[in-house]
Amino acid sequence: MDKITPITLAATGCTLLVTSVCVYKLFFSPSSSPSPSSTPSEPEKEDTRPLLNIYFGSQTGTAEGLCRVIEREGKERGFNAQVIDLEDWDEDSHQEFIDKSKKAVCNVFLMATYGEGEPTDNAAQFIKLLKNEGSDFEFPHAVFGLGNTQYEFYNAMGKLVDKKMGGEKVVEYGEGDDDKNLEEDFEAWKDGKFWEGIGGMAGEQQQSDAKPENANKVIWGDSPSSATPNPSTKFYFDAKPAKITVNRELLIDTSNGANSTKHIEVTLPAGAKYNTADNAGILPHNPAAIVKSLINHLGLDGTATFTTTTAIFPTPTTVFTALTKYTDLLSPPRRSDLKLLAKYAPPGLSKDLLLRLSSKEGKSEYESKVLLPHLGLHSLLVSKCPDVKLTFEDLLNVSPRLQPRYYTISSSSTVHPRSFHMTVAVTKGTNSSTSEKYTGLCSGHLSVVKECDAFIRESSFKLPSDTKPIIMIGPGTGYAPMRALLQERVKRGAEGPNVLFFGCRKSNEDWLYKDEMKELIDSKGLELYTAFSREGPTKVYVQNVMEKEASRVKQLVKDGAWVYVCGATRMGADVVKTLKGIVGEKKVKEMQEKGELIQELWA
Ligand SMILES: Cc1cc2nc3c(=O)[nH]c(=O)nc-3n(C[C@H](O)[C@H](O)[C@H](O)COP(=O)(O)O)c2cc1C
Repeated sequence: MDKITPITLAATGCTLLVTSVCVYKLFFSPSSSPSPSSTPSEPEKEDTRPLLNIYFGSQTGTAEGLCRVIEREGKERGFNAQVIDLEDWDEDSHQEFIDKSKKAVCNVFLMATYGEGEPTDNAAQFIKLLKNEGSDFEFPHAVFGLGNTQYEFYNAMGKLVDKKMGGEKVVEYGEGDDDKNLEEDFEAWKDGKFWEGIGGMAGEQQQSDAKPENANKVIWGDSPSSATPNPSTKFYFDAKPAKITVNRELLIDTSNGANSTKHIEVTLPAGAKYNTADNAGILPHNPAAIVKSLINHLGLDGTATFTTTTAIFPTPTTVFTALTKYTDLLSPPRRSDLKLLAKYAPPGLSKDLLLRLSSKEGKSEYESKVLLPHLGLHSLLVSKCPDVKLTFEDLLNVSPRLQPRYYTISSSSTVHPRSFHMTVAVTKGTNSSTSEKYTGLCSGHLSVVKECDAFIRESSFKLPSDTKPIIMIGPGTGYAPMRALLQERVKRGAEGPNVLFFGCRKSNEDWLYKDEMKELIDSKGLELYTAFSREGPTKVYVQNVMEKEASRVKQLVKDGAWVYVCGATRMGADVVKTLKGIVGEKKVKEMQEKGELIQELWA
């Protein structure tokens, strides 16, 4: 292994402290897959296999999960494959990462795009360095971008890394579209271009049916963990219990089949602060019945306490807590996860099914049996493949981590310094494939609990000076940040006009915060334009009303208005198109560049 020895460290003198931290992170961080056989007192054997570094920029774990697939297959093909979190690549560790990357036969970058064409949180430092120090990045590489065509800046980060990176392009750039089938795009790139491009650099692929060595070990007992928190699951360590003090229905009438939208007020966890319209990250919990049934099925002791060798979540904790808070038991596993699970199945029907579902030929069966019925790991293990035998340690190593859900805070921190508000649409529906009723994991959890695990994340919402107008386009729960901005503007006594385009189905059905809006119109001069899509003979949306009010919008933009858009990506695209039609494409581009057009959209 290309290790920095203690002698090298001593020689670096004054940078010892910083260097040793970086060395720890580079070689012993959970994501860098240290050799499981090594112990600190034993000198490590030199790893002679060709080094394959696999870096990820990931927000919700997809890129990280796909890196693990390359890692597993890379090891089978004789590479020293190591997954590395880009969070670790910062100014202090830059030179070490450059050196490490130069030693590899290939450096693979799996880059997701977030915000409006921005990097994921864990890749922000790396992207900054790449933009500033482009010339340092001279090493063999391959880039795959993860994005969604519903966003204006499709795969901006994948494209940027591919463009800026110097050195040999071992494999042509590839990208995946989450609006269609990202895993399929990835597999086509991996099995085609990628392994074709670098496969020859190692020996023949050793297809093995053996269970992989668990990278993360479970240590039973309640001794405190000494491992550094894993950067890619930092949110588990940041989240703190927070009391829910208000939880009330916002919909006026739910008799027409409308679901439920809740106004939720949460006391800020001790020591936490937020800025107006920041994001609240909430950790959902798996329902207790699901957790208990898996514990029974696998014959585990839910009360047993343990620590892990790599700190993927806070420990010591119990088996029950780990399966409730940190393990995704309900999302459909990826095909690559099924292939991995097959290694734990004895020969027979379950193994055959898992191998078939994970194969190229089994694609449509995977769609109909896993994706459409939304078959999670829990149902797969308990009902479909009951003979797959996993120990608790195996389960932790094969299951994806439960991801936080983000809500734009609908309160001003100046008006409510000790609490934050959320506007939560409770997802409910019937599974078209199984006819079973379901409720969204996080929204369902929030709508019933008295306490939640929460943390704060910065958002892109900022206000201009008080004299400037603001135009807010926020239909449905997209009104959340606008409510926060309005509270802040009113508190400040901002004299610039506050103009809101709000939309919903019917004025007497799902007009959120109707009374509050009316009060803002009456006493605080809010200029409100509404679009009720199901009230007239034709459907009317916010962009149609903007078009109707084009001269007002034009004047406001001329007066220096900042524009805010929040809601679904399709609505966002229509609004930006309408805005371009009103003030011109050049002006919209200029506003985007100056940060005067702020969008927070979800697909
Ligand atoms: C809030 C949000 C913003 C996003 N912005 C973009 C974007 O600007 N461009 C893009 O191509 N994809 C965008 N995406 C899609 C993600 O990049 C895509 O779903 C990716 O697979 C996520 O990978 P990850 O799970 O590793 O973070 C966005 C997704 C979300 C939830």
